Amino acid sequence: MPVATRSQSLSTPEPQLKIQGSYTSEKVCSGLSKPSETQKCIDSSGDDVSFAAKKRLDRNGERKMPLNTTHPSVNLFQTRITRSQSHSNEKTQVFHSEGLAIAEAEAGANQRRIAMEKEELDTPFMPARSTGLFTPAVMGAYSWVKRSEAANPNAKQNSLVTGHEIDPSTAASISMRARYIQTVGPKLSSVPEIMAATPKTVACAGSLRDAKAAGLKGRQLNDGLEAALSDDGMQSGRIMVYVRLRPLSKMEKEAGSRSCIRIVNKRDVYLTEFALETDYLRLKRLRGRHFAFDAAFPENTGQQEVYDTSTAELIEGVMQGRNCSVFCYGATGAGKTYTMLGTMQSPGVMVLALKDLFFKLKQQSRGDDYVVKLSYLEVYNESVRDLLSPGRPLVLREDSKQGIVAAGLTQYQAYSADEVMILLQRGNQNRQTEPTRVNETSSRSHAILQVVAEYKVQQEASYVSRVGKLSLIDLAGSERALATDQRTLRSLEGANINRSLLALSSCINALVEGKKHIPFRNSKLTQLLKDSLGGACQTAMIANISPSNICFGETQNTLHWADRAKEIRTKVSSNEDLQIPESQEDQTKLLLQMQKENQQLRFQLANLQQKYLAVQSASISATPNGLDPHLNEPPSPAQFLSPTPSARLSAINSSNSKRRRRCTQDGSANGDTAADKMIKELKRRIQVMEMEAERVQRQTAKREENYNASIVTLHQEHNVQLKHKDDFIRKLCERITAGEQTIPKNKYYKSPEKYQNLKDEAENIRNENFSSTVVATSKVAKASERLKMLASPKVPRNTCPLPSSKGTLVPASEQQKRTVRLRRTSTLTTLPPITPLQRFRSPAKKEAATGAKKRTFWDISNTNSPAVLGRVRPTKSHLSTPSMLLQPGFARRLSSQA
Ligand SMILES: Nc1ncnc2c1ncn2[C@@H]1O[C@H](COP(=O)(O)OP(=O)(O)OP(=O)(O)O)[C@@H](O)[C@H]1O
Repeated sequence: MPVATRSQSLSTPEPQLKIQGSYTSEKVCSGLSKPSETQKCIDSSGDDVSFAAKKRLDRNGERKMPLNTTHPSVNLFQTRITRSQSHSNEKTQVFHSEGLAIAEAEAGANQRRIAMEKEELDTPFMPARSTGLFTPAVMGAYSWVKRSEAANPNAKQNSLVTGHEIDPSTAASISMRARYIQTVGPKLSSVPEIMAATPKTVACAGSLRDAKAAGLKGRQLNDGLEAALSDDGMQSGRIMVYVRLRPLSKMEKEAGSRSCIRIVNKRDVYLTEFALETDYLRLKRLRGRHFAFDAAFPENTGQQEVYDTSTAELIEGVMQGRNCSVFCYGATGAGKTYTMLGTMQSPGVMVLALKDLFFKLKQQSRGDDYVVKLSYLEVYNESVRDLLSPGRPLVLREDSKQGIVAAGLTQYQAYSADEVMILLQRGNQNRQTEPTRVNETSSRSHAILQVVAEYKVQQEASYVSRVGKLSLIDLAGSERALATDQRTLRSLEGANINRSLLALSSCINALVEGKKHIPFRNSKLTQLLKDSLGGACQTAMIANISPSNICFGETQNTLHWADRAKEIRTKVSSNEDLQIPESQEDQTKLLLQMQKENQQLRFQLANLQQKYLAVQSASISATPNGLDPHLNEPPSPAQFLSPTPSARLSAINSSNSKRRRRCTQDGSANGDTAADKMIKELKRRIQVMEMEAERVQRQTAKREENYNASIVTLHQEHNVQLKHKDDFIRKLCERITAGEQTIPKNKYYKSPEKYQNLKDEAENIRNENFSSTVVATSKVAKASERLKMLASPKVPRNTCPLPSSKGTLVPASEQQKRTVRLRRTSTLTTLPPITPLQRFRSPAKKEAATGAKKRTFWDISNTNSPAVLGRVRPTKSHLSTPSMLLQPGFARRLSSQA
């Protein structure tokens, strides 16, 4: 039996093994031989580990590697780790000491690489492509370059696409970076901890994403080119997005904050979150992101440079008659107002833009033939205010021509930049600014300066009038409640600001995702920005960020939304040019022509409206509404445009018959079920209508009852009044008769006053009675009239309503019978056969008809009053010698006798 003679201790990570048997230690250690089947391997603790040892020896033996040496891959990793560590340390040191120099060196290297890439693109591209060296991004960029060159051969060196001038070097740089990342990226990603150790490596990690971004960009560029090549008269462009970094403020420096932003190549923004050296947990979870924008301005960039890069191009747009807008976006205290307004020493974008605009207007327009209109408004706590003439909040209205407008906003005309500056200053004094803990002069509102330039430019022989609009927007900054640490009004302002900015971000999201509905109506701000974001407008966005690591969250947020906004597409179009002829005669001709055209268009519009109404009414009358949506389909417009009315009529008829036919066809096609459904629906409708009719009838009956009751009361009142009247007359007659009897005839001549008094009294009574009778009779007449009206429209021709019928319809003959019966039985409620009015008038009419002499009131009263005739016992004198007072013409006779 072989016995273990020696034991071999192996270097870590191998455990100490004792080989039992005749196997030599050298062979085992070198891994060139295997222990025999009979040998055992025992570790230092005495356990049998033969199986594991064998397996390991097998592996080493296959690879012919000595056991006591590290595996080459481990070695490789170890060297890499050491090298990377030393490299990163070195880099970190260099970065901290000579950050600027590195940035410059990088910039130089990049330029060189770009030049190389350009060469490469031009010559050995095809073989490289065939070896699969290039990513799809590179391919995309290359094809884009080529197509752009083909589209615009003259712009090979300078510009490619008309919408956005991106030169070949940019495209080349994208492709170069994509390729570089493709080869380097995988290696870097395998050691993420090392990568995260310095900003440089974070930048590399960001580059991985950049590769994707480059791919995306390639696609976008392709899209851009295609859109530019499509000849629809509109240039499709996207919002240009710029980022501006402000320097660390004194307060931030004192608080010991560090910069978490690095801008490379004036377009790449690297955001890194620094962990505290003692924060071991977070050391490994370092966050970082990379963004690429149209331009990024480091902290030392001047106002003029920001203006030249971002806004100067828009002024050119205004001079082409376009709508342009530029807005600043960012967290509170990030430098938006500084960028937009600036200071007296270094004026901002607004001031520089207006100066530039006036300069260009003077240069390009005909003489001084231009007008600049200016308005300035703010959105404070969701209400719109005029900053140039403060007053009541303004209402936003949507105008088909001008888009969203604030009704009642004052527009000032300015003829020089100085005038504009005065207005701007005035407006800023009215703007809401308050100190917060983050910013001493924090803007609490969104401010919008709108400049409309109307001018004429020469184009060949004639002058062209143009209107360009420029909107300069300074948004209020988003803020955390804790950051401003304000209560009451400040917190309310903050909440409103955040709400409107949230609405803005949801609009950006919807626009980027290409949704149909964009929620512009969610806030006043988004309503006002509707044109800038989604309309025919050339727009630039400047995202302001703070470098402080304290504001990491806000900065990340701003960069995220700015990055999203890059993908928004707008339609850039010129406002319609109007050619104005030179001579006055031609101008008058043009004016007349336009007036005529205008009139014709109005006429056409009126015609079309009329036709539309006709179609609507025809479709409503032809079909039961809502049963079939196809049935409301109007006839074709071509039919309606036919000149003859008969043709138009036939169009309507044919469309109606078509509908009917379709209705029947549908019924047969869908079988009985459709027909049943229709019948059920119709039955249901009929039921509803019957119920409605019943309800109306009940209402009518109730009203009739009420009116009848009121008529009866009126009759009673009237009868009482008549009775009073008769009593008075009777008394008067008695008194007169008594007077006649007591006073001899000749005494009349001696007491004319008494006679006159009596006469006046009689006259008064007459008047009183007359007016009361007239009022009463008119009331009765009105009531009967209303009753008639109430009853008549609901009644079929052969029926008429009966007051006591309680809503049921009775034939006319039956009605007449009932009325007669009622008259006979009831004395109080019976309607008089002749209405009081008729009663008052009828005798006179009868007299007039028979040619008799017209009677006086007294004659009528005596004739008609049953009280006088019935109740008063006629005296002798009354019968034989009628009273002289009652004799017509008595007064006349008296005076003639006198
Ligand atoms: N690029 C810059 N250079 C120098 N100072 C700057 C710069 N940007 C901003 N500042 C300073 O930072 C401070 C805050 O700037 P500003 O008021 O413009 O911030 P804001 O974004 O408008 O804030 P808010 O939204 O609260 O109004 C100001 O004192 C301003 O002078």
